[in-house]
Amino acid sequence: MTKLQVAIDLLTTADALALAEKVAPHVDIIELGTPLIKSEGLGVIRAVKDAHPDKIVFADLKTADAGALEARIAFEAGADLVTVLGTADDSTILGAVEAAKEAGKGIVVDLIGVADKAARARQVVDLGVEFVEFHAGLDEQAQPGFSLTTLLEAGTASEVRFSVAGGVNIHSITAVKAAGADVAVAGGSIYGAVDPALAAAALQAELN
Ligand SMILES: O=C(CO)[C@H](O)[C@H](O)COP(=O)(O)O
Repeated sequence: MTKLQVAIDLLTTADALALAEKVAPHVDIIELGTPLIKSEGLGVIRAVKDAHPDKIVFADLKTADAGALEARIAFEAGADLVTVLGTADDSTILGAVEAAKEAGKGIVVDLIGVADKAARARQVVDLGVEFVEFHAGLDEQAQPGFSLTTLLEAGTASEVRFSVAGGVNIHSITAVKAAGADVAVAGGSIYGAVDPALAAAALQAELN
């Protein structure tokens, strides 16, 4: 079954906790977005994990260097999954994987900016990561003519465990499921909705 991950790209711990409270019954994974962690620090990870100990808490660090160190401090703060960039050196990913093994947790590689995503996905899975995120970032989504289709095709072709992020919404979520994604990531379509709980519930219903 495809899991649902909410990406919280808000800027304060209070707003993140309020959103998490509303949507937690409808999601499997709660992601603390990169801008949120940069704005509030690692304390936001602890706050959300303490409030939702039953949920998988995903710290979107997008680590580019010092993989072991950055992963370790996020795990110590309560994260269950931490992201490292697919453009990082293999040694950075391996360091983060080592830290994850020590903590009994996992690393997700974010393929944002990677040209041949399917090939890199297979490489990093061999390095021991939990799964791979086929991701079109917010800036890429804003380009004219952006479509999720290429991302989904690459995910399917990779034949690894993967998530999809790139403006996933109620119109695209069935295609994400059909592509075989293990996780559908939705940020703006949940936190930007008038009723985030309703939006998350509608996405969840499409995945069941
Ligand atoms: O990591 C991110 C941006 O770099 C976002 O969290 C991710 O793209 C999901 O949000 P959205 O559904 O709004 O695209």
